[in-house]
Amino acid sequence: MSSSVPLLRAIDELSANPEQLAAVQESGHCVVLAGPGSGKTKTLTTAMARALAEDVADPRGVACITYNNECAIELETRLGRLGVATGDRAFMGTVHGFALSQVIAPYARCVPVGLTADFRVATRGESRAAVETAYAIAIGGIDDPHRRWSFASEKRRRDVDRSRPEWRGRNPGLATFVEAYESELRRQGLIDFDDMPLLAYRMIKEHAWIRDALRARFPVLFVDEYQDLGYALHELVLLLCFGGGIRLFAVGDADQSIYGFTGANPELLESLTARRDVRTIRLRFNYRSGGRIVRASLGALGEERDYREVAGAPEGELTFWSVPLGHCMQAQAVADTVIPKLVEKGIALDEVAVLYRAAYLGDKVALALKQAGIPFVRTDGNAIVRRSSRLARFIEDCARWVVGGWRNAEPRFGRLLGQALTLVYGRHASDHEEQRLSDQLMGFLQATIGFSGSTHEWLHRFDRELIAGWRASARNLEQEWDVCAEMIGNTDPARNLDIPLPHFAGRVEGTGRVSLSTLHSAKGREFDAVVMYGVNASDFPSERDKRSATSLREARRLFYVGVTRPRKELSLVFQEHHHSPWVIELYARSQG
Ligand SMILES: Nc1ncnc2c1ncn2[C@@H]1O[C@H](COP(=O)(O)OP(=O)(O)OP(=O)(O)O)[C@@H](O)[C@H]1O
Repeated sequence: MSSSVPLLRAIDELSANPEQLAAVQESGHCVVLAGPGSGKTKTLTTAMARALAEDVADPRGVACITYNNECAIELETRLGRLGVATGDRAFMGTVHGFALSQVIAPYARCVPVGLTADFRVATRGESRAAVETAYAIAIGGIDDPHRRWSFASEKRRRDVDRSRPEWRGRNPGLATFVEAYESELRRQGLIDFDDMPLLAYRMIKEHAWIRDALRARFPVLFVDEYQDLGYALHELVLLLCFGGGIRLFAVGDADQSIYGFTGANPELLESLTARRDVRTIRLRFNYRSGGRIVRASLGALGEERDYREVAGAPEGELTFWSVPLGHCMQAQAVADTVIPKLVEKGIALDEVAVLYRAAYLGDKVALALKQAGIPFVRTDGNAIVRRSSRLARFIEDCARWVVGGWRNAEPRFGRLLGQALTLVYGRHASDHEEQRLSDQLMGFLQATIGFSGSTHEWLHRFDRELIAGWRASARNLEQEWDVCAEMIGNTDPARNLDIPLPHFAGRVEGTGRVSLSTLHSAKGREFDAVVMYGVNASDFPSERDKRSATSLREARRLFYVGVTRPRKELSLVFQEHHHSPWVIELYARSQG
């Protein structure tokens, strides 16, 4: 086995930082704990590429679990730069994807877990109906079943191992409700999203041979963003790594834990560091941001940490924009003043991100930018392209190919075909299937080169000419074909949402696109300039955040995640005399 030139270069780059290098070379269980911009992801991808090149012999491979598909796609891109293509030797995906494709799909028919051979994933409507049926059977009464279900599903996510006394000992009524719900789903040959890691856990726990099979395939397990992954992943890690002989390499930052509402708990990450069989490595340098931004971020967090910028890094700029009125006027100021000022300073549009708390605020910024003629790409829940959807990203890539035409042929057709094969057939397709898919895809792309209609019309054709057939022949369990219909809805000309295809494809001559993102979706990303919009007293924290100490703490961490995204410029936009109290702390800390 030999290391590729890009990998050797990456290891060389890390060698000036002894902690990063030690992590990459570690051969036992290793947890890297570090703040924003400290190179956690860079260390993880380098360690993964090194393991594949030097420790793990072909055909064995490594698995990497991360929070969502968006993070998985980002990791794939970074690994691609290190010469590692994902495929049979490297699984990269969410804990749900891992559970479904690596445990349930291959082994469920060999063990009694109550799944039919043709089980499928329930739609939202089917899940809701099952909740109502289960409520009538297990609880009864006139309360709202869905309200009670929110408590039951929290218990379901938390008490992963049902053989422990807590399952029946704590809230037995909720346990019965969960069991009735699951039986109702199984009766219809269905599983839901939360079932995936739970079933995988049960299968691995009850059948040691499945654990052995996984170890044979993936002797090393990488976990990114550990603090956001919740109890099911943690229990799987305990079982596979500390009970099943798989080596663990995990990275995370408890200060960036922002998914408490899905069951994440930053203490799970910390509990790993207390183990004697785990080497904990802490990184201290922030390679991303200048000293002023690093200090400001500690004010944003409201706690002391010994993080430092690297020697010689430029200080970075902080600017505060106070606007007379609320969100709409603040959005206008972002479009008319803040972004043009950044451009004057020489920052490219595609290096600017506008961050906000919720997608409806993104609508206001999007409208203001549209009116100002500033191109943008959204990565929030109201975006045309759902960034966490592989299908949506594939469609966007096809649009880029079509708009670029033969001359650009970018992305390469081979890459598009690889994406399509994964979407339709999962990992394995026969030669005949590959040939047929290749013909269909090339036929469609060729036929729409130079397409003069709008994005909406092109998406309609995509849906009709490709998706309809693929939906019928697909073997991939994680199907998301409805995403294309969703994109058609998101470009509805009747609601003035349609845009020219080159805009959708990100091919607008001479300009990049500003990124519009919720704070949650901005996690793990970095930009030269970040504009935080709507930093008002009523938004940071909101009334809802103030309901409990835990939610207040999480809101503050969310603010911290936003403040730690820029390399050079952080701009905060808020209403005059109504700024968030955290802005004062941030400013005060940035000065000293
Ligand atoms: N040793 C290093 N030398 C130079 N640059 C580095 C080094 N380590 C990391 N970087 C750079 O620092 C930036 C942040 O790295 P990375 O995204 O891996 O950090 P992170 O810890 O995952 O951040 P976050 O938690 O904020 O998402 C990247 O641009 C990366 O290339």
